[in-house]
Amino acid sequence: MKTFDELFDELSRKAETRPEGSGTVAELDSGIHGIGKKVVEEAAEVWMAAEYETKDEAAEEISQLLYHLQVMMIAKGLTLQDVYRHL
Ligand SMILES: N=c1c2ncn([C@@H]3O[C@H](COP(=O)(O)OP(=O)(O)OP(=O)(O)O)[C@@H](O)[C@H]3O)c2ncn1[C@@H]1O[C@H](COP(=O)(O)O)[C@@H](O)[C@H]1O
Repeated sequence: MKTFDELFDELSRKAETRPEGSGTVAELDSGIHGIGKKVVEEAAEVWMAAEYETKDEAAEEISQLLYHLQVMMIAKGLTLQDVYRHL
């Protein structure tokens, strides 16, 4: 189990070191357009899971949306602080 901040640190390192086989690197390489499609797709899955599935399935979809949002932040050059200051 990891926190939001810990995942962001891990993904930032992957973006820098670009290890072989990383899904994050592949997603970053798809660009803002490709990442945006994943964000929208996962957001819809969160909605559907919350409407029709169990709490655990909804939680899993939410975790995936948070992951894709973090990839978008990294692609756009945003830090956690850049986002937190708007909360
Ligand atoms: N937390 C996640 C995570 N959440 C979601 N995803 C990606 O989002 C996809 C989920 O999308 P879908 O619901 O569409 O599922 P799917 O249809 O099976 O997947 P696709 O065919 O769309 O790839 C997964 O297949 C992963 O590619 C994640 N990929 C990676 N992580 C974590 O990110 C870290 C770095 O991962 P790598 O870059 O792969 O090393 C590790 O800690 C991972 O656990």
